[in-house]
Order: sequence, then C-alpha cells, then structure tokens
Amino acid sequence: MGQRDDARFRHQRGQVLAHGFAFVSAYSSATIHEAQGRLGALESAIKPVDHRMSLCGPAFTLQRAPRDNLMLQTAIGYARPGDVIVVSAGAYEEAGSFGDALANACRAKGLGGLITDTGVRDTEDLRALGFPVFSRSISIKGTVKETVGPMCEPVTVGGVLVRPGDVMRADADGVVVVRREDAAEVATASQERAGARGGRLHRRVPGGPNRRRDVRSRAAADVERARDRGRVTRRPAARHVAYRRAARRPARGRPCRSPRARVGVRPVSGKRSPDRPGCPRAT
Ligand SMILES: O=C([O-])CC(=O)C(=O)O
Ligand SMILES: [Mg+2]
Repeated sequence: MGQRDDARFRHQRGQVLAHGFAFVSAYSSATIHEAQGRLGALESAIKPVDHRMSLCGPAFTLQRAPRDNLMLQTAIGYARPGDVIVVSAGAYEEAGSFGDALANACRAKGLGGLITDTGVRDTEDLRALGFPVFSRSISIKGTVKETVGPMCEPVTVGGVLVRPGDVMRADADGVVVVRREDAAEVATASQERAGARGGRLHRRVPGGPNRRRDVRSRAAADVERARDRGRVTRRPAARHVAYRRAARRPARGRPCRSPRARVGVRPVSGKRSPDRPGCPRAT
C-alpha cells in the first residue's frame, strides 16, 4: 500500500469509529469537557480567529516542522469533506503557516476546519470566508515547503493526545477532543449535564418563582459556613460600633464621608484624610 492509500485506509477506520460525532456537535466545548470528567481540553491559547467560528468533526492529524507547511498542503489534498485538520508543529508561534490561499482550498474540498498549535495569517480573509480556524497565534511570517512528516498518526496538540478520527469540538471558548470510541457516551453525558444545568438556571431567573427562596437559603448557607470558619460573631466588634456611631454623628462644616477618619484612625492605605472642618486629621 502506497503512502497515500495507507493514510486513507487508516483515516477511514477512524471515521467509522467516530460514530456519534454528530451528536457531540450539539454541545459546547465547555459542556463536553465537563461531561467527560474535565478531560480533553487543549491549551487555552488555541482560540478561533473569529469568536463566531465553531466546528465539530473527525480529526485528520499531521505532524510538521515548525516553520514548514508542506505537510499541511499535502493533508488538504488527502482529507475528506467534514474532516478537521489537526496540526502539531511544536507550539511555534512565529509562523503564519495557513492563510487565505489554503483556506480557499479547504473550502473547495468541504473540510470542517483547522486546528493548529502554530500561527496563521490573512485573518481578515479567513473571517470573510467563514472557514473555522483555531490557532495558537497570528503571525505574518511565511513558511518554507520542504519537510516531509507523518500524517494520520497520533499527535500531541495543545498538550493533548489526538488520534485520527477522534472527535474535535471547538467554539469561542476553546477546543476539546473526545476519544472516538467515547463519542456516543460523552454525547449522552453532555445532554444530561446541559439538561440539569438548564433546569437550575431557569429556577434562578430574576423574578422567577423560586428566586427569593433560593437567595435566602443561599445567604443562610453562606452565613452558616462563615460561622463554622469563625468569621462571624454574634455581636459586632467594639470598633465596628464606634465607626457606625461616628458615621451617624452630624458633621460640622463640610461633610466628611469617612467614619474611619472621624474617629481618628489612620487610613490603612491611599490618601490621608484632608485637613478640613469636621474631619480630624489622621494621626
Ligand atoms: O501560503 C502560505 O504559506 C500561507 C498563506 O499565506 C496562505 O495560505 O494564504
Ligand atoms: Mg496568504
């Protein structure tokens, strides 16, 4: 089997195992990350070129030299419609290895998007094209086209292992990878989580039926916790009483807003109290 056929074969296997990725697409990257036990999040530096961009699809992985995009161009030729090209290039930020020309090629092939741990450029065109691109950086610096590297092999991107056919989900918040064999299970867990949270949030909508009870019980629980930690005493400390009395006393001359200054306490930080009537100088 030639290199091209070999890559296709392995990738097809990945796609067969990636059943369920369509369901994963219904949930946000953060929900999926939580639902699968807080796993699979790529480093937060990898972000969309435009916050409206999102993608979900099977990974088409490749490894390449940091300032060389030969393998990226090659991968676009091999990848299939819907595939998400996932590039591992050593987290190198100072190279714009993908731009308008390659994005147009991806669009023409119907690819699902690009996730790269290096830089991209021509971002205005990428936004106009609407092709989802998630990168570590934006750099105007060009790349050479010289070095051959592996395709459709497991790679590490943003600190996470990605295998061909694993499900990539990315949105404005970041990128998460779901192991292809777990996709259906993670979709179910995400649905449960989204449903449970949706219910709780609904109850807390301002003016909603349970708002008062919720707020009161939460406040009571906070006080209880603070008491346990010894922060709340039943009677206010003597100095708090002094401050409050001082604050109520009518001021002579121009009003002074600082009860702390009126009882003659040196301010903890910031400006000293001004020397004016009704406001004794800090000592
Ligand atoms: O050609 C390159 O190396 C990257 C680029 O700017 C493009 O794809 O438009
Ligand atoms: Mg360009």
